[in-house]
Amino acid sequence: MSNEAWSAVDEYLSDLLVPAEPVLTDGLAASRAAGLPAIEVAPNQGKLLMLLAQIQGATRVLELGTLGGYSTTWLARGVGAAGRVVTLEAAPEHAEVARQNLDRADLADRVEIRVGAALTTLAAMVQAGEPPFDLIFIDADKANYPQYLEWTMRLTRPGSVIVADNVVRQGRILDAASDDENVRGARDFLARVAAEPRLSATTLQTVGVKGWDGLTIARVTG
Ligand SMILES: C[S@@+](CC[C@H](N)C(=O)[O-])C[C@H]1O[C@@H](n2cnc3c(N)ncnc32)[C@H](O)[C@@H]1O
Repeated sequence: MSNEAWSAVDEYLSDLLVPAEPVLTDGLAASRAAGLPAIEVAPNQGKLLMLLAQIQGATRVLELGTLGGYSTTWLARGVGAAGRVVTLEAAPEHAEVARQNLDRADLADRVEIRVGAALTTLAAMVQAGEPPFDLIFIDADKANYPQYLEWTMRLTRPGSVIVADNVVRQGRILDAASDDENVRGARDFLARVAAEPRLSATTLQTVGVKGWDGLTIARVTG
């Protein structure tokens, strides 16, 4: 099946099950107007994040990579009014747009944006004894995914769920000799997930409006 056909089905399913909402489309428009790249998760993936948070009964969610707060919005919906999302973002200008978008969605009180390089913030969180998170979504720079796995594991408990986006790289993860740091990051991340005895994981390929990629979902077992 061609990519166009996959995308058409993706759009059909999104229109059916995740119909456009002004609060979300306005947020995306504000992100574009502010010059942020269009690299958010697709609507059906955003809703998947919300559903995973709800299925997990998550009240504490950690996100790596905020951008304009699109996936953050879905996660904040997922944790409910009493829940909290901590989201890490390196670019202050992205964090500012995200703040405005979360305000527009009336979700700002559930979300804390911590600005800075995620590796530095994660180390500080571990050092400070941050309580474990129920769900962690990794979606920042791909080259650091292996390190993100190591640090976020230290912020989990048995039963926590870790989700990581963009781990298939248009199929380029098959190239063991790749010199692309994003491919190398994804390959190393997947190898570590596979080798980690405290994780039970799978990876689903995603093909649609955002192109060919994949999502790892892992549960901390011990
Ligand atoms: C793919 S975008 C996140 C998309 C967002 N999760 C969504 O779906 O709406 C990646 C974000 O990670 C941020 N980022 C890149 N490197 C980072 C780092 N070292 N630490 C924290 N954030 C980083 C980028 O500035 C960008 O906003």
